Amino acid sequence: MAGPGLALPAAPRHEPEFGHDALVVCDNLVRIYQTESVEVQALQGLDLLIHEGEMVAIVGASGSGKSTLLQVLAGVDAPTAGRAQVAGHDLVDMSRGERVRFRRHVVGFVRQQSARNLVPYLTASQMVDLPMTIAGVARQERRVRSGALLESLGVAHCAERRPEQLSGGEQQRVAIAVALANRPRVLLADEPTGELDSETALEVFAALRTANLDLDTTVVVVTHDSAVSGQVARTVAIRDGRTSSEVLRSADTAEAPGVAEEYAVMDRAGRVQVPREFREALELTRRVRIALAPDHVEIRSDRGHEG
Ligand SMILES: Nc1ncnc2c1ncn2[C@@H]1O[C@H](COP(=O)(O)OP(=O)(O)OP(=O)(O)O)[C@@H](O)[C@H]1O
Repeated sequence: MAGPGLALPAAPRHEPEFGHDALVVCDNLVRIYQTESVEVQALQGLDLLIHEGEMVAIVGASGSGKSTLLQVLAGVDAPTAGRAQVAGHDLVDMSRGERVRFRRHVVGFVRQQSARNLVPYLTASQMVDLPMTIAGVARQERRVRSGALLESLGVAHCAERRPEQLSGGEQQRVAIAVALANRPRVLLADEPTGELDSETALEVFAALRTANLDLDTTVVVVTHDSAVSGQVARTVAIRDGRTSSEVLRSADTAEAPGVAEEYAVMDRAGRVQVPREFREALELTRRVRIALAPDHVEIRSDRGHEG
């Protein structure tokens, strides 16, 4: 398959394990839901690596598997097959006790419906205090941490208010503070701006950014909101339970706005999904010719050799 005269580099003898330097590793992840009559493959061999310090948006059509992925990474749901790791914790082989510790210390989770993130009869500062109390953090430290968190997320004025006394955006920012109380390595947010108007959504997004940049938390946010996905450096699209494409954005500079570039994702077996419009434009069907050029790979139609 190589073009003439091109020498292929020798494969390294000992390749490091896939994702050895990543904070979040999904390797051929599969999650099958079995209901009475049907089997739903929510994740169908998903590969994804996220490195420490990243802020990543996950997008995709309804039913593509985004929430399932987040539930697996949160340690709420167990994968059917494949490998899932967060900060070195193996989510496939985890005892009940380890799962409880993992959910308490390693990940923070924010849901779409703010009411489900909060306790109706507690004030914001009591809610932020609660996970720390359960984790055995000393009272003085709890007080300092809770005050600092509410302050940095812009909701210090809400400290003594209960959820019903907060706006939707304030509720979600308090929910982010609660999720960050035990200083998790990863903050997972599932459509955190889904119920908010666009202006309030931006405030919540700013709080996620604060968690990422100022509080050194890696952030993974599932969103339908293009205002959110349009502002992160990396957006991963999921289609049919697999990662299908990524958009990487360079940061804005004083001279020029950042540039967004879309990439197809190649899995570990070398499979790439060729976009449908490319396939249709060149009538690429079941069999294609593939050749190595000096700096790219060519895919050509096999017209004339159908069979
Ligand atoms: N507990 C469950 N039992 C059975 N099927 C499920 C369950 N949870 C999810 N599914 C199915 O798995 C697939 C993926 O669902 P998932 O909620 O992960 O998608 P999603 O991309 O988050 O969708 P949305 O954007 O609508 O929230 C869907 O077909 C869904 O119906």
